[in-house]
Amino acid sequence: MFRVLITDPLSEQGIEKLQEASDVEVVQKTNLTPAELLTEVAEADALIVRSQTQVTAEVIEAGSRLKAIGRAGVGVDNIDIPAATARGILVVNAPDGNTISTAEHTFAMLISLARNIPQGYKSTIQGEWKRKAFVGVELNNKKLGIVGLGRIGSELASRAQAFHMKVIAFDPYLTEERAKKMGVHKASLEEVIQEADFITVHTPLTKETRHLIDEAAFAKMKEGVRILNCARGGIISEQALYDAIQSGKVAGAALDVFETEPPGEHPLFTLPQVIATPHLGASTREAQENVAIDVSEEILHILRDEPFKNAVNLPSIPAELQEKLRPYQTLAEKLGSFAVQTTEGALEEITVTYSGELAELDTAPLTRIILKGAISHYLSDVNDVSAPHLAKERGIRVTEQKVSRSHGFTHLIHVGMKTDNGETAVSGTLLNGLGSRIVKINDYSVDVQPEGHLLLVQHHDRPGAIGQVGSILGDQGVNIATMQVGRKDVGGHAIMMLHVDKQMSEELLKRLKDLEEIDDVKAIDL
Ligand SMILES: NC(=O)c1ccc[n+]([C@@H]2O[C@H](COP(=O)([O-])OP(=O)(O)OC[C@H]3O[C@@H](n4cnc5c(N)ncnc54)[C@H](O)[C@@H]3O)[C@@H](O)[C@H]2O)c1
Ligand SMILES: O=C(O)CC[C@@H](O)C(=O)O
Repeated sequence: MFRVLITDPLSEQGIEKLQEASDVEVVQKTNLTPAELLTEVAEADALIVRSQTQVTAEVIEAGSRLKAIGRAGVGVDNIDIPAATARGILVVNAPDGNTISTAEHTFAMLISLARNIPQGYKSTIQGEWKRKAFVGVELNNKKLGIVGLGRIGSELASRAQAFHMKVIAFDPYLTEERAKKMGVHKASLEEVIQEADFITVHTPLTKETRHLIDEAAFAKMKEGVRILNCARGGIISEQALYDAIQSGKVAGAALDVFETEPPGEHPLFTLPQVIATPHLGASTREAQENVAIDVSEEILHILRDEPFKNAVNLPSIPAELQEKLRPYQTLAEKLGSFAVQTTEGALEEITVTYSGELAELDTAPLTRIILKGAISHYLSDVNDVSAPHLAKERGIRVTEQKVSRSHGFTHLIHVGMKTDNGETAVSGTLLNGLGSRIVKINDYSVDVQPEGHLLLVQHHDRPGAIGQVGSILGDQGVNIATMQVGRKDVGGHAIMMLHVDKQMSEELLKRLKDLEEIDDVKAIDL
């Protein structure tokens, strides 16, 4: 039974999805104190939040059973992603469900800002009739500058075009072709800042976007520019915005988000040019249902080890690619594990080469599994989320290569490992109907099923060497299930690859290593 803890208000439809699952126990506890959250999370297999719960490194540490954290919404700035990644916890969000609602909210703010609707409403219901005080501007023919043309920015662009606005946008990932298709002028940040009549930001809040719109940016803007932020507080400097409104440079601002939420009695609210909503972008019945259902389904998939799509700390893998890579996953993990067990010393570099049919695919997910196979040998609780992070943290260089030639196999995965004490390599393939096979160890061709207890012996190709190994194993009651021998030259270096029926003791390995004809012995458990 999986325990799913929900700590922020979530739409009933999402909760029902979880409650309908026979393998899930749903615990919904909102408004927890930080101490209560630490206690509750310790028992949970998954945690679902919106934006209120702060999922700090401490919370993640306390969640010793946590497999996944789900965010019912887009922004994950309330979740310590590096801490989750380091612990191998998947973080998933629901990026599509509230796009339309947030774009519509931004558009509502745009019209309200242009026509002073909130100010006019407030004055009118107070009994005033100030028609001259609230003269606005048309949107028609005005330039809308969008910073961040992603999901919400794009939806906003098409709505603005319907109102005959000219849309210019800055987004470092925007191609000329996509901009053209959308009828948007691809601009630099500088151009947006200098030319737009309305500027709206739709980026995530990151190191790069924090105070992207600052005092220097305001100084370059058109007189009477209007500013919107329905993305994240902090993308626009609130102090700089306050000063720019005070100086008359900015005619008005519409804000749904704030540097600190709730903002309390903010100085910006003393300015009549500022209109505000309490982070309402995604607050529609439709958006909340969508994100709650999406995140609940994702959490169920993760808990059940089924394919999922919206992981924030793992690149998403298209379903079609997942299907193509699935058969190779076991082979990949076994190769990583096998290779690392043949090494000695500190791991410095892992090179994975895919050839044949595999060279045509995006094999990054398989490389993560190979890393998991390798790193699990040293550390517990490694998965394909944490493996690349743990490798990097330990200074292990990881390189992926593709070659078309696959030495007579339809495909081949070659894993090379370099340590401070030498190099080793192993290649494997999937044999039609027969499963995974290791087909090469260093320069020796073999045909080994990567399973169970294996013994890799490097020896001199001399009469009696194989017999000596066999008799020592026999003496110790170790049964040999299969054995293969490979050599390059008669009388030169050779290897023996044995499947044995039980794990070998250190003492037994030492006895084998002490034999004159033996160079090295490695016990490998897969
Ligand atoms: N107010 C709300 O209730 C609400 C609701 C949903 C989303 N949001 C927020 O809206 C923002 C946008 O959401 P989205 O779903 O459109 O995200 P998205 O990922 O689809 O789009 C973000 C875009 O910003 C661009 N970008 C990143 N760094 C940039 C930079 N330095 N300069 C310019 N562009 C940059 C990206 O390339 C991307 O195209 C996020 O901050 C999200 O958290 C707010
Ligand atoms: O949960 C909310 O209502 C806020 C959602 C929004 O900010 C998001 O990033 O998806």
